[in-house]
Amino acid sequence: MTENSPDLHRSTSALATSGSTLSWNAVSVDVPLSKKAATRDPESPSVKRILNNVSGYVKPGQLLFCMGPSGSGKSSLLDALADRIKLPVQGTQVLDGKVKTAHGLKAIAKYVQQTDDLLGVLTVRETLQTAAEFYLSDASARPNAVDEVIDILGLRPHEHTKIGNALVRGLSGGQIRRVSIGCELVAAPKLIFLDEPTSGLDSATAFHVMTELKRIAKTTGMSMIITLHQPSELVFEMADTLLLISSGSTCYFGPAHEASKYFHSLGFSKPSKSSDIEWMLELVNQDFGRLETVEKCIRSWPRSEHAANLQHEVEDMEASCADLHGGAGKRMERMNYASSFLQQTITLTRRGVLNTIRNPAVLWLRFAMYLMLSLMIGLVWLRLGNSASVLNDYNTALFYTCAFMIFMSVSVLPAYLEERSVLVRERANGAYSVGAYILAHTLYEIPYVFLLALMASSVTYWMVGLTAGAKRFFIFVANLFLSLFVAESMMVLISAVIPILIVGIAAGAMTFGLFMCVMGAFISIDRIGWWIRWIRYVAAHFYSYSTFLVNQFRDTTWEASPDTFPPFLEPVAGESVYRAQGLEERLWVNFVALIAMIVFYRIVAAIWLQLFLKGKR
Ligand SMILES: Nc1ncnc2c1ncn2[C@@H]1O[C@H](COP(=O)(O)OP(=O)(O)OP(=O)(O)O)[C@@H](O)[C@H]1O
Repeated sequence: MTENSPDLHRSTSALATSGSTLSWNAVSVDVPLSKKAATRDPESPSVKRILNNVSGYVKPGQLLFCMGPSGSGKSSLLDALADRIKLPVQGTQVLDGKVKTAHGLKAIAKYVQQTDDLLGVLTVRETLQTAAEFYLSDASARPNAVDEVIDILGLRPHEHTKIGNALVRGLSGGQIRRVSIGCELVAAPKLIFLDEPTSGLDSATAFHVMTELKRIAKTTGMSMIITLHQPSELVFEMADTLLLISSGSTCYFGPAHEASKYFHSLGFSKPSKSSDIEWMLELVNQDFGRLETVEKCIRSWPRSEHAANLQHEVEDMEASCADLHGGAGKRMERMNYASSFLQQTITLTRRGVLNTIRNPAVLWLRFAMYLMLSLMIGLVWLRLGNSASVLNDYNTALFYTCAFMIFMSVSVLPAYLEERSVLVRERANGAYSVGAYILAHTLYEIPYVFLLALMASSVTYWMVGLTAGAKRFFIFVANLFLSLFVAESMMVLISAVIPILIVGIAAGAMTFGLFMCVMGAFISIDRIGWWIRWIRYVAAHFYSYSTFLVNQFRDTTWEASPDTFPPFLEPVAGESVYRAQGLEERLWVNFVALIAMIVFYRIVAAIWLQLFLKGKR
């Protein structure tokens, strides 16, 4: 390997598996064109065909290279075969003698996407170990599988290095690419789709990674479908089969070593300075090549002997598939995960704790922000005293505490979005259920949100000098904890629905802003119009602020202060503060409402993730 020399040729491989056979016949995909384009030219077609009758197959132990110029449809084909495309896919696909179904495919196949969606604060080993826990039901097989993948991908010197992100220094782009490949290899799939696995790698590393993939395919029988842009000659020699496409149509499918002979037979000749693969890619380049050459390649293909052989093979595979025309694709299927729900929850919780503790953006930055805010509140509203003249100052301190502590929860969004992209990748590969993800997310957030609330409460409570008493302090902490937890839960929902940071922040800020308006501060609830007043019932702020006020003022009497403006000639009962604002003494109702909101936001987030986050493009 490039960076060390492990024993790569162990006789017993933890990745040992049998391979799968996947065949596809006349796969086509159409993209509906915009209504605008159709109105401009009513004669123009209403769809654009991005894949046109593409057929092929991959057998156990084979490397199929899917190649073509940029925009030719390589990724679309990979997505169509891997069930990751939102558009309808025409044609038939047979997997191991049965009609390919989504869950059937997920159970045996993995997909390495072009983007590296990994948690930056985890080390290489932790990342691969986590993947092994999701994918391998046999716990005793996991350490060997992880070690083998680390060696195969030349990651031994970096196994304890963090992946890295904007805030944490870590691996190079090429090393991260290898970890992404390793996350799926560790599952020992029978079939693996790799979308541009060598992008970002230098030529030597690309060669070694491909050599190892080739070796795995040969020794374990794993079938591999790989898209590549412009491989070197050495890498190209590793292909068993080549599928060359241009403008979504097949230009060649067959043994890779016969491809150049085929193009020679069409009357093209290779310039002496070009390698075979450079030459073929140039011939079929629909953007920078000669149009008539590309058209000739596409037109000649269906009439060729290779196309006839391919059709023959594909039809043979379909003939052995009993349910091909029986609508098997519409069968109701249950997704079977390799690990149990409990194992998924434990692994996700442990990973979430690590991510929370190590991620400066999640824990330390937020602790610093809440500490600063608490100190600010404490210093401004410092030790207000017992006079009736400061009742309103206590009120504003509690408004500020409630509104801004909740508001600052938007800062958790970047970390949630990083988790979301990892979730999409892992869910699309059948790693775990949404239920386990949301449950784990709830479990690992409880201690850190509680500590955040406890720290902020301690500083604020004693600096401002809120009404003394252990019970009151406990209620204050519990109320702040639940309020922050509702806000975090809302952020879980926002990050599930809105994957764009700035839009998510805007949505969170706008919602919190609206909730602050109707929470009952500064204006008595009764004076807010009925048509907008109801919003308070869905706003955590309303329940939270009521509890803060009731907790502070119930059963209290405030000293008269005849010399202030306005003067208070008599002692004042604390209850008058929240009663004047139309708020009631219903602490338990407030707590139950906040808990219900936490449950509601998380369940809706789970439903959304289940229905709409399937990793399809
Ligand atoms: N969902 C979609 N809607 C509209 N057009 C699409 C969609 N998906 C793919 N296309 C178009 O289909 C063509 C093929 O895209 P695809 O990403 O498959 O090409 P590619 O060969 O993988 O390109 P590259 O090597 O640059 O990644 C492109 O013209 C692309 O714009």
